[in-house]
Amino acid sequence: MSTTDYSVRLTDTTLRDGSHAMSHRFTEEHVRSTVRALDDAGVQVIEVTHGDGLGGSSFNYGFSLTPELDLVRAAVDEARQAKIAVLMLPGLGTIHDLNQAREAGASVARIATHCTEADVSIQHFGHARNLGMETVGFLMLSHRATPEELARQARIMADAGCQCVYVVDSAGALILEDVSDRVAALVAELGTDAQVGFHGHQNMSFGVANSVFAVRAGAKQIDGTLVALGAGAGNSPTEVLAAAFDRLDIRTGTDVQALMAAAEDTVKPYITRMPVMDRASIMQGYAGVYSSFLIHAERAADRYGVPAWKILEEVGRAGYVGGQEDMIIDVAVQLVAANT
Ligand SMILES: CC[C@H](O)CC(=O)C(=O)O
Ligand SMILES: [Mn+2]
Repeated sequence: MSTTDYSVRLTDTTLRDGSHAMSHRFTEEHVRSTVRALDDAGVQVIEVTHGDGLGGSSFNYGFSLTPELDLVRAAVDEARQAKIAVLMLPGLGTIHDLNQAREAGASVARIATHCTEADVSIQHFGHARNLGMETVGFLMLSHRATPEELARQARIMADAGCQCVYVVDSAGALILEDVSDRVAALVAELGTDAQVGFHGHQNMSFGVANSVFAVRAGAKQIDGTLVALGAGAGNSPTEVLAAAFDRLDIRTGTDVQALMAAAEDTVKPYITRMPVMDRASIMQGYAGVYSSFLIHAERAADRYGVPAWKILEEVGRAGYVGGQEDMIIDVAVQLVAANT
């Protein structure tokens, strides 16, 4: 028995972050079987959206096989107790998209911004609350801001109506105290005004350990995906989070065995590309590159004949952020020019 009493809510984002790894090819049946398994296992929040959020289905980010609102409707139809969440990046998705997601039955709005640009989310939080939705804020690429700066950004979100602000390790670049320092700064700033959450990636294999550090620093909501299906080397695996948390007396209210079965029997069979820690994805963590850039870098690597890890190393050096996917091509072209 631990001396501190911890309990956290797990949010599973297999059907959103996993969309990157699936090249946005989820079918309604994938969604139904995954929601059923997660819901039966007691996961309370399940995120379903294009990998880049509402409105992400596009030439730039990759078209969805199935319209995302159909996937949201299927998820809502299957869930007996879980809330269905949608992600949106202001500018990519619009208030209109949020309205439609709400009509489709989504009840949690997760609004994501670059970690120093929380102000672009203000009207979206207000709107989501007016729609009666629970709200979560995503401070992406959190390694790019100090704990103090991140706390200031979290305050902007909380004042706008956000009920839980996440430290989002989009690049899988944070290591242990990097996470707990940031989470603790947000907890100190927000007090009882909003909860704090953590979303990890596995690029340097710290997703689960970082989540434990987050919980011990006061995080109340933790993200994961089954089989780690997600951008880059994938996310903190939900089934491992549940098992490790159970061993550490961190209560999640989930059935560990059922989550292991969901990963093995429901999700693994449909994965078209297993998340791996290879040279390219490790480089993403090491150089601090947005995990969803991996697929774009691999495509540029094929097209221009330069290694993906090298492109990503340069992207990290240049400091590009989400929305600058087109610069990946530019970097590849420059690498080719430098080698000829
Ligand atoms: C495009 C949104 C992004 O994938 C959100 C996220 O999961 C992250 O930043 O890690
Ligand atoms: Mn992610």
